[in-house]
Amino acid sequence: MLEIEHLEVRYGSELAVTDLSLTVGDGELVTLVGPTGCGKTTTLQAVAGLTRPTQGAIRIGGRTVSGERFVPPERRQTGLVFQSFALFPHLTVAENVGFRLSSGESVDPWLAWLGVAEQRDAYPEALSGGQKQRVALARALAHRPKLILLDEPLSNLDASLKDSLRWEIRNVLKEAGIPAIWVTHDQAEALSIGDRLGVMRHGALEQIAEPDVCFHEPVSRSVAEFLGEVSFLPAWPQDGHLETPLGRARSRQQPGDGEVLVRPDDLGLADEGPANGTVAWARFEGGTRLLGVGLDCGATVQLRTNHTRRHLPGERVRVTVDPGHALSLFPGASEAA
Ligand SMILES: Nc1ncnc2c1ncn2[C@@H]1O[C@H](COP(=O)(O)OP(=O)(O)OP(=O)(O)O)[C@@H](O)[C@H]1O
Repeated sequence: MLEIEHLEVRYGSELAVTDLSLTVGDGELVTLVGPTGCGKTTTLQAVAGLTRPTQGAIRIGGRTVSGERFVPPERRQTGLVFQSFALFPHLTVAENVGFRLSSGESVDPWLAWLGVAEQRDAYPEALSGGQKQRVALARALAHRPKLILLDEPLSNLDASLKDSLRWEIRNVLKEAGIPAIWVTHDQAEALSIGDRLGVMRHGALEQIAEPDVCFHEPVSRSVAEFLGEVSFLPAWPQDGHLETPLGRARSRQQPGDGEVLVRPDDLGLADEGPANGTVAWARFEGGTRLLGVGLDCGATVQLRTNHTRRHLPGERVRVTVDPGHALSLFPGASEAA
């Protein structure tokens, strides 16, 4: 288990992380996302012992490693997997994984587990990016760490490899039962593989919750916007319900004046009834199309249709709201509005 309490890290006068508290349970995988410069890497480095916090305490497996005392990185029993593969170029795969392992301990089970047994005697330069990250993870796991920290481990890989490798790595971490923090820029990655997702902003953890809670019940507009395409619809209370220009909606909060968050999959197009908007743009995505529609009320929304429906800019359409769940209401109007 990892426990971070009121972590603060300053670089000179710059506050990189502020009052961050987070517990990662045994076997839990927490993904951390946020805009560039929000403090994700600094948080990992503080946990790894590569950066000295200015305030707060960190405990790994119940042992204080930062706070009342400072334990150096090599004595924290923490495995690190970073974006730059960081393998020793002059050592083979087996030697990389076995580096500083107690003598006599075989690396072969780790190589087999990560699917790089055939590359055992190869040097890193002969490996693909995906193989390098498998070796890096095998090396981290071989030291039987109490915690694994992954900083953008897939960002140097191409899209199709990323998709499969993220699941492989997740499965290995889950099987090993080791708690992990995985920093990523990729919202889809963070939403899909994390048991919980933390969204950082300006050095602070703005929200930490199960991914679908962060997605459907974001605590702020910035969390909502960071986790995918969003539109905001004007909303107001009427007869105890919440009304929008697209009709009545259910909201998580008491009906009031403000805007409801709608994502493309909360909206649809009706074949019947009067038009209430004009298609502004259409983007083909493969199996789906994303449309931007300027509603007659002045708001612009994005919605997704099946690729078989083709709508051209300028076309009049009828947008409906049918999320199948209560919507999040934010008081006041957005800055954009
Ligand atoms: N060694 C350093 N010295 C001074 N300032 C630093 C140092 N490392 C990071 N910073 C600053 O601290 C803040 C947080 O940086 P950090 O790298 O943790 O952000 P990040 O969320 O990981 O960003 P990215 O997504 O771009 O990797 C930034 O404003 C950055 O400029």
